[in-house]
Amino acid sequence: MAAVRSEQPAVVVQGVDMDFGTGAMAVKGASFALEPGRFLTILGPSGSGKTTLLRMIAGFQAPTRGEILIGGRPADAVAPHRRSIGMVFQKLALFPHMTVNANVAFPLKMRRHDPRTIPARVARYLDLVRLGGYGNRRIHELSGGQQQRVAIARALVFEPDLLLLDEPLAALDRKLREEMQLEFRRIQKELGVTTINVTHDQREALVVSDEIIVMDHGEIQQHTSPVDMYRSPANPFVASFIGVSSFLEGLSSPRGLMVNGVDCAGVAAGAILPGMPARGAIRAEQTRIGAAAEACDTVLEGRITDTIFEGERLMYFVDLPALGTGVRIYHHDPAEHAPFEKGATVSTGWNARDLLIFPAKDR
Ligand SMILES: Nc1ncnc2c1ncn2[C@@H]1O[C@H](COP(=O)(O)OP(=O)(O)OP(=O)(O)O)[C@@H](O)[C@H]1O
Repeated sequence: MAAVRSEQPAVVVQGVDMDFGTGAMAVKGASFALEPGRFLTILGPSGSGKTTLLRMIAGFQAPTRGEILIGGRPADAVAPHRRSIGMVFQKLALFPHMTVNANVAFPLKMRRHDPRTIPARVARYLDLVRLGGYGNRRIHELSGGQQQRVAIARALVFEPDLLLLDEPLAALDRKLREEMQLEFRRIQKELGVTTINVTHDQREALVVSDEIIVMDHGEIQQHTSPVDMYRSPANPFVASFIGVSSFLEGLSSPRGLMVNGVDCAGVAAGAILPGMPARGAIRAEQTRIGAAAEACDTVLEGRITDTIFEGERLMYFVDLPALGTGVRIYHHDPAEHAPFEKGATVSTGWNARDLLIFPAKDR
């Protein structure tokens, strides 16, 4: 019996809808399975249904339709306080006037662990989140990042089968958030706990996850690895949400995409026949400018309409009169190259493999 259970996915979501009766469904036909030990991030814009899906997995809300299994059992079959699920949310709900030790010990006391084993277990988990020695501090005596780590220790200390994270890093400043993303990854790998994380931060999703689900308007758009999500977006929505892409509208052609009478080199990214209305997506970092553009499969004359200095890179907005539209281009290493001035005429280009062509009906 135990052997059979260990081969089951940790989480199964099957045909799940959530209809709050407001007109648009919050979640529509969601289906996926997650294997034990994996780190999944659910990524999407505000209102896309991420939190609703996570709340159903936590068993806080029953789906209108469909089924959710945790370790092979329906999510709501187990009473909430008996579920083996650790959670960290943006609002931490730590007990502010209690010590760090007392906060982390709380779930163990609730679960009636032997009191003699609790201090050692608490100390082990504080070490794991690099807060060894902080046990006697009170929560309000800690920085935001330290409080976040107490919340992680408290969510993990009872060794749950599943860890659910709902934007736990959203309130932190950028530097601390990026540090904590790496911490999350380290701790999750060390413990091997199956984790589902919700965020609208695409960088976080790429950095921490084994797999990513992108949602829009309550529907799963794509479920794959970070590298595959970046390289092979399923539709223009995913291409625009992960990274910065420019879009070209036209008709598909044997070479790629006919835009305003110009045949642009590209590759089909969906089921598409020549002559069909199509939309090309090209990433800012794969579009070339100046001398680097000259050797590309498609080279066009462009005019710089705006430049934004972003520190480690420049973003150029370049108008392409031949296509009747413009593209955005990242230029890295700006200290190495003389930047192009606004109004300058520049060669602009890309290689065929970098212009992804989707049927125009895809969002
Ligand atoms: N209790 C509720 N009653 C009615 N509608 C709700 C309820 N909870 C969520 N919704 C609606 O369901 C949709 C999805 O909301 P949800 O909170 O899941 O989105 P989200 O992707 O987590 O967004 P955010 O990133 O802003 O938190 C939204 O349109 C929201 O207004």
